Amino acid sequence: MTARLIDGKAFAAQLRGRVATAAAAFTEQAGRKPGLAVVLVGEDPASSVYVRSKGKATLAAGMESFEHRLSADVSEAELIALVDRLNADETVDGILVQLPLPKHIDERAVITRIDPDKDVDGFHPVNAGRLATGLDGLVPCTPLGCLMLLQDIHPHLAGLEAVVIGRSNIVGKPMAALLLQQSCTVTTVHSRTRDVMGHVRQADIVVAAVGIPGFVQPEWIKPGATVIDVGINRTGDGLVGDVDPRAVEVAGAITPVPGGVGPMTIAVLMRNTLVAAGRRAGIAVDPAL
Ligand SMILES: Nc1nc(=O)c2c([nH]1)NC[C@@H]1CN(c3ccc(C(=O)N[C@@H](CCC(=O)O)C(=O)O)cc3)C=[N+]21
Repeated sequence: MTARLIDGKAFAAQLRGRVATAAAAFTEQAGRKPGLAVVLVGEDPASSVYVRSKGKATLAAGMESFEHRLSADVSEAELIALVDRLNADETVDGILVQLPLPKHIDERAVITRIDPDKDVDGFHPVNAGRLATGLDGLVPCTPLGCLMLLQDIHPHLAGLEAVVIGRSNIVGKPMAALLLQQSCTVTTVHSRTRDVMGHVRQADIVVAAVGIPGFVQPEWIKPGATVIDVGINRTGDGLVGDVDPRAVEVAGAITPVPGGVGPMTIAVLMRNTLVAAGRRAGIAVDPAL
C-alpha cells in the first residue's frame, strides 16, 4: 500500500481563491482593501524569497502589500518604532515581522509590540493565550494550515490519537492546542522524550516539526496513519522534510515536501489578514475561510 499524497499546493490555491473572493467583498463594503505589512531585516536570501512570494500572494488576493526592508544593522529601537507606526496605520490590518531577526535584536520585544489584533502570525502571547483558552484570536499560519489539511482527510478528528513532534512556540505548541480543541488525544514529544518511537507508533495522526531532515522513520508509523511533515530543511539533496520519504509505504496519507505544508502557510497568512481586516472594520467575513 502506498499513501495518498496530500496536495497542499492545490489546497492552498483553493484557499487563496476563497480569500480573494472574500477580500473583494470586504473592499466593496469597507471602501478600502485589506492591507498586509511585511517587515524584513537584513538580506538573508531564503527570507528574501519568502517575503517576495508573500508580497505576490497578497496582491493576487486583491489585498494591499506594504514591504519594509531594513538593513541588518538597524537598531531594536528603530524596528520597534516601525512596528508602532504600523500599529497606528489604519490601512494596515496585518503585520508580519520575518523571523529570525539579527542576534542584536530581541525577538520577544518586537513580537510583543505588535498589536495582537494585527498579529497575523499569531505569535503574540495574547494570541497564544486566546488559542489555549478557546477565544477568537489569530492562529499561527503553519499549524492552522496543517489542521485544514487534516480536516480534509478526517472530517471527525475527535478521539483520534495525535502525536506532535516538536514543541516550538511557532508550530508544535499551537498545533497541539488546535488538535486538543478538536478533541484529539494529544501527545507532544520532544528532545527529552524517553521513547519517541513508542509514542509515534500509537498515533493516528503524526505532525513532524523538529527541523531534522528525515527524522521520522517508516518503522515508527502505524500503518494507515496520516502524516503531516512540517520540515523545510535545505540540504545537499535539495528541500527535504522531517519524515523519511520511505514513510509513503506505510502511511495512509502524507504531505510531500515541497508542495505540502509550505504553500498552506502563505495561504493561511492571506486568510488571517482578511480575518483581521474584517474584525478591525466590523465587517463579517465568510467563516468558511
Ligand atoms: N514571521 C514569520 N512568519 C513566517 O510564516 C515565517 C517566518 N517568519 N520566517 C520563515 C518561515 C518559513 N516560512 C515558509 C513559508 C512558505 C514556504 C513554502 O511555500 N515552501 C514551499 C517551497 C518553497 C521553496 O522551494 O523554497 C513548499 O514547501 O512547497 C516555506 C516556508 C514562513 N516563515
